[in-house]
Amino acid sequence: MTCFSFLCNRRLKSATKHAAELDELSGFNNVNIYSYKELRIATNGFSDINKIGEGGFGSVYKGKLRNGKMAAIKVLSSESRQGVKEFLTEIQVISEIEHENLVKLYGCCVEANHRILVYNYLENNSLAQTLLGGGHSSIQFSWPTRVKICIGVARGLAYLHVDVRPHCCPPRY
Ligand SMILES: Nc1ncnc2c1ncn2[C@@H]1O[C@H](COP(=O)(O)OP(=O)(O)OP(=O)(O)O)[C@@H](O)[C@H]1O
Repeated sequence: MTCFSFLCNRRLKSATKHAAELDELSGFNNVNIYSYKELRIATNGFSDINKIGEGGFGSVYKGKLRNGKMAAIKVLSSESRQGVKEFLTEIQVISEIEHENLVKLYGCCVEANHRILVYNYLENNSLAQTLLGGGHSSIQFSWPTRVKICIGVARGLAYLHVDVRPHCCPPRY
């Protein structure tokens, strides 16, 4: 009986926490909320065939969303120590980013202990790999194209530094 009520309490607490997270997310503009099921279907069960990379955040999968769009689906690894609060803050900041040189965040999934970010899918793998060579890419950039890419990257960085402010800090005037 005690064990049963303990389990019920835990479920209730986790459901309440989840509802609070979804509540917070619903206040963010431009953020789609995906169910774990949709992302599992999109990536064929997060199959290795669809894995396109591995970053500091965790594994990245290519997937086709229900609306037909291709997406890069980043699954926060269980070893990552990023908490829900940090995850939500990150989403809030990234979701407001709108720049031609920066990848667009479509939305996220916060379900049970799953933390997943869904981005616009960019063709041709990692730009760094293509720029540096190393046999993974068949693309050869000319020097004028490389210069254009560098300027685009610099524009994206400048935008992040100048125009994007974390909400936690008061504006600097
Ligand atoms: N939007 C995307 N479209 C296509 N491929 C992507 C996308 N985002 C990530 N990838 C692939 O997944 C790999 C890992 O990406 P991720 O952003 O997780 O880590 P990173 O870019 O290596 O940097 P960090 O570890 O600092 O986050 C990239 O190198 C790229 O090959």
